[in-house]
Amino acid sequence: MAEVLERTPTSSFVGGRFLGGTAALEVIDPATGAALTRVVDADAASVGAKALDAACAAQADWAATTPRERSEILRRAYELCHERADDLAALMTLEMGKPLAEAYGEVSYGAEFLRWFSEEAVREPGRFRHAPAADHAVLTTVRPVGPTLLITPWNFPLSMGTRKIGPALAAGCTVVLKPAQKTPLTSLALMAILAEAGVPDGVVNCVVTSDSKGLSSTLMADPRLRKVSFTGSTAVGRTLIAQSAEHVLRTSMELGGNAPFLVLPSADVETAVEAAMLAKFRNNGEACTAANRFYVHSSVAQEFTDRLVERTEQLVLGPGADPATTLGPLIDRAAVDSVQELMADAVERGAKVLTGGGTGEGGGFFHEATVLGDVPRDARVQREEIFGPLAPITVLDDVEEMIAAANATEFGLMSYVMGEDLGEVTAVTGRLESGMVAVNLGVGSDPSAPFGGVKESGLGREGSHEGLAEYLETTYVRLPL
Ligand SMILES: NC(=O)c1ccc[n+]([C@@H]2O[C@H](COP(=O)([O-])OP(=O)(O)OC[C@H]3O[C@@H](n4cnc5c(N)ncnc54)[C@H](O)[C@@H]3O)[C@@H](O)[C@H]2O)c1
Ligand SMILES: O=CCCC(=O)O
Repeated sequence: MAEVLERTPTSSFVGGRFLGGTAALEVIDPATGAALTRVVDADAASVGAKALDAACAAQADWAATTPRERSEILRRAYELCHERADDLAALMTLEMGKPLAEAYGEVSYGAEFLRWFSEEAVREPGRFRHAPAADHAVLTTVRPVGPTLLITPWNFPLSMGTRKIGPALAAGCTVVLKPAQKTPLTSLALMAILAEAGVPDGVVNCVVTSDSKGLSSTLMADPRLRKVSFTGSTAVGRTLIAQSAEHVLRTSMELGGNAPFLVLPSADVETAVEAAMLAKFRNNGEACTAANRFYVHSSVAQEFTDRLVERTEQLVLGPGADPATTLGPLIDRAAVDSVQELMADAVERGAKVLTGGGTGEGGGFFHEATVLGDVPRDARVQREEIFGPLAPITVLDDVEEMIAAANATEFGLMSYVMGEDLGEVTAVTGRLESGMVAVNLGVGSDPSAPFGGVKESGLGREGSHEGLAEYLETTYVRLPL
């Protein structure tokens, strides 16, 4: 699998070429804790400025391409992602740690944003209508927002990029992508794919740097930049929203989550447990949508808990590249320590470790799949995003109390509701303060659906028709009749 590293570019991509330079920034293998390879650490100010220059120089011509031309380039990029699935999946497993089967799943998921937006590109919205008095007409059209900064996290190295690049390019915007410094390789491989698919020089640029603050400050201080689209923590999102005020930038913010997982009295326990396994342990528990708090009705609590523990014990912890592995390492040592601290806090307040709890041996960043029972409402896990394989269960006697507990957070990204009584389920989903809800399922992500949060989980939506609108300005022309 490691041969893929020899084929993967190691420097920033600006104006249609990889810049080269001395590769000094280590990319760490989470399965061993050792350096996997090195990439060039771009100077945020100078390379950032060059990337924005390239994006600005390409903007007018890219906006002038026909929707069909943009669509066909995106479609070709989608096909190339599938042709290069082995490389993309291997890179994600190597640099991020997820099990290889899940990495292949992300290739499909990530590529699908390119296909979806290749189809959306040719369905640009617009309308013509008479004013109410029929004394004039209103022609409403859209145009691309303009050069955009895209900032992505490490947990989904391909799809968090394509979820932004797909709609931006479909709308006619040029971009500068800043991937997380922990996982730059997948993004660099994607740059080669986009160039091969026919994306003109300067339309997509990618700056790999350890100075993320320097890069965003450089670009956001330049009035030519018109938008920032960020996926990452709420803390960083807040800073970027404040910075975006200077030049009144359009912003899209996909931020942190704290998903409640409600098991209602009418739940089918087997269905609920299978959904819980996905919602909690997919992507090693490192997903913004991961179930963070399990609120289980007392009438089904024992059966649900026993079965969840049983299924959790079947997970195989190991390096993502091992085909037997179903739970990979976390991204770094700090992530392991953070899960341990949250667990210790809950245990100190009365929670019980029902299975797991340990960390792995050796240099890798392993944490066992863990289930906690009797987790009190004042434990830190009730308020803080875990980002690891820890499932805290709290048993409640009343559905009203479950809804109140679910909403008792500043976050509002994803929620899960398990129940077979449709009336009860829809009464609950309608009251959850959440941008997305999955019913009797453990995954809500879908390129054709609007992904995003309410409250402090973000602004705007990605995927679906809404995803394209994030990169379009609406303008109108008043016409005489
Ligand atoms: N809502 C979503 O769709 C979604 C998806 C994935 C991850 N997330 C969230 O992301 C977080 C985990 O990812 P992370 O640890 O990479 O988040 P993070 O906020 O630390 O980093 C995200 C990106 O922002 C960059 N960054 C960090 N500080 C910056 C600054 N001051 N200015 C500009 N850029 C900066 C990082 O280099 C990285 O590229 C979790 O909170 C998770 O819930 C949200
Ligand atoms: O981490 C958040 C993104 C999760 C997803 O898109 O499924």
